[in-house]
Amino acid sequence: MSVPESYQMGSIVKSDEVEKSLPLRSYSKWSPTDQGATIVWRDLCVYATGSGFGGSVNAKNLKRIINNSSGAVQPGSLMALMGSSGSGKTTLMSTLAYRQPAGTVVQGDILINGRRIGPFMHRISGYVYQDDLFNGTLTVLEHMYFMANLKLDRRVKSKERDQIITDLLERTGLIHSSNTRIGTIDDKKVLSGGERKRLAFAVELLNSPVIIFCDEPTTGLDSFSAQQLVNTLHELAKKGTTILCTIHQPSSQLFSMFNNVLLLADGRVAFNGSPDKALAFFAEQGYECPKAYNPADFLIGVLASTPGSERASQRTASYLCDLYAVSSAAKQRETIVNLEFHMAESADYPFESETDEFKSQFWPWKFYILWYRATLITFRDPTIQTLRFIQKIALALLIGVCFAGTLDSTQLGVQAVQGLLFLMISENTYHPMYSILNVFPSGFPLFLRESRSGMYSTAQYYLAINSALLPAMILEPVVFVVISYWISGLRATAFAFTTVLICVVLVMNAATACGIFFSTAFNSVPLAMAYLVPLDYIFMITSGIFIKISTLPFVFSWTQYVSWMLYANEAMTIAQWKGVENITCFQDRAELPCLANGKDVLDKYSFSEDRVHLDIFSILVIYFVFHFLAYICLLRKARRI
Ligand SMILES: Nc1ncnc2c1ncn2[C@@H]1O[C@H](COP(=O)(O)OP(=O)(O)OP(=O)(O)O)[C@@H](O)[C@H]1O
Repeated sequence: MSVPESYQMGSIVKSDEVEKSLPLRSYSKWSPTDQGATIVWRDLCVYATGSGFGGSVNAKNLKRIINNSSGAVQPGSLMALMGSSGSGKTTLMSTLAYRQPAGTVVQGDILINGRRIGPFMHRISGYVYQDDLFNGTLTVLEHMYFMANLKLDRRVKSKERDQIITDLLERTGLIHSSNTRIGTIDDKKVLSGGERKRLAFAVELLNSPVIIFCDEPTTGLDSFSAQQLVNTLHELAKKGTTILCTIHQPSSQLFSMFNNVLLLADGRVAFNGSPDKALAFFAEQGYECPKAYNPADFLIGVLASTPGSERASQRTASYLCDLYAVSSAAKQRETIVNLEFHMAESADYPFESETDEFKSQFWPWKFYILWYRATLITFRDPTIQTLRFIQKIALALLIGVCFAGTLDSTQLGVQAVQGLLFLMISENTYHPMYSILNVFPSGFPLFLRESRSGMYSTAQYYLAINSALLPAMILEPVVFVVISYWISGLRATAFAFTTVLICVVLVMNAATACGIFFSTAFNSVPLAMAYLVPLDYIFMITSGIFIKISTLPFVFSWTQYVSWMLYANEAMTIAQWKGVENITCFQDRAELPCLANGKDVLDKYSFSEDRVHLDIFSILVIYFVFHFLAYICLLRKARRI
């Protein structure tokens, strides 16, 4: 990015200097990369709809969070957005960044160099969230690699990309931690809070944003790390980047590095301008900052509500906001705002810019990157893979040994075979279905953040996650069937073995798809469980082993069409009994009913022997229907604002 001369100045840029030295922007083209970004907003109101996720918006429930706010931030500004807790800092900043929180509606205008904000904001700006979200099993370098591949223009060559990553890791002091795992709170050898913050920051710098939004970047950092981080922001501002930063209780030294301040009280602007002017304005109104007092603490303290006298504090804050609205400082801001709006209205040029020319990575490449990341995470997390695999082998051995020698052509043998088939189906239904319930929701917050910032689509994410899970979803049931089938001594024909193998693999995948659907359809795992448990009971009861399907009560007869357990049971039973003759009856209990051959066995369960292909096809249909429904639910979640 070319840097205007006027931004390249001494170590600390005071706001007045910035504003006096700002060259007039060229109004003949829209190019924030060349000229820096001026953000202006006018009569901005943000309302909480009170409808939570996705409910209907009712005017009565609207709560105003940002109240008729106007302001301007110019290139080279390092602006501190301050106010007491709940004053609306995060809401204002995320709205200006085109990343407004879910459950809010926005009224008013926000312009970047005269262009109304839109999805292009994700290209030209970076947003460092208050809470960092990472995949803890990845290393710093891996995370940067994945992010670079998802965020950078596809014309950036791989060598160039690696150089960008190395430079950023060096600049943020993370180069020596490149191979350290990011970790989670429970891990021992992980990045520190400050390092995590710096990593989040490095990711946002990948595409050289012209505007950076930071939500409380110094919270949780020691004074040295906080100072380092603000130094970096300060350096970027000096080069012409527009920076907005919500900040809580900065030290005097830290505060002195900001050349601009926006004070909020109850969603209203109490001051927007240089820190010196803010102190002078407050002094004029009778609120003089005592000497040797931290000016940031003082400014926030005047606007904050004092316990015990909340109403009086609110009146004071409101009075100061009124006074600011008619002050000369506000008029100065208004001039910039009005000029920008005037130029935007009178300008008649297409918004063609380097941002619109940005070439995102190709669809298959993004899919590959997401698949690679998901596979790496899956393999690194032993709770998902290794333990499950060991457990599966142990169960297959146990089941095989228990049934060994019992599966002969007798009446008891029929019972044992049917029992074993049911065990094979249920073991590959319940465990995968319930264990997947947590896998998808645990990745939702990161997915929502990344997809809403335009890094990838829901379809790419959904397909990538499922493709990463697929090898295990095939290998696990195959190992299970191979061990349990041959040890127990089920029918030793290619047709019987292949049918059981295919059915068990499909059962596991259909059950997993069902689990994924429930986890995407509901907002919490307990809620998903609450609906899934009754359904799985219905599937179990109607699986064909406990009740003859033709005798099902009318109200439950539909379940036979959606139960993969029933389809699998039918196909596997046919494979074991089709063409079997001479099943021995009870020798000493002639009065007991006898299933004399395979046909009798199939009749007993209302199974017809030519339905194997139809059963397999039906499980496949169920698999795709659940995945389709799960995808639709995920899509709805991703689109909710
Ligand atoms: N989606 C929402 N629905 C309802 N209320 C909301 C919503 N988002 C924010 N609010 C409310 O709006 C007010 C401002 O919230 P915001 O997070 O912007 O404040 P803040 O100044 O950043 O606070 P803090 O410094 O504690 O992070 C709070 O009272 C908050 O409860």
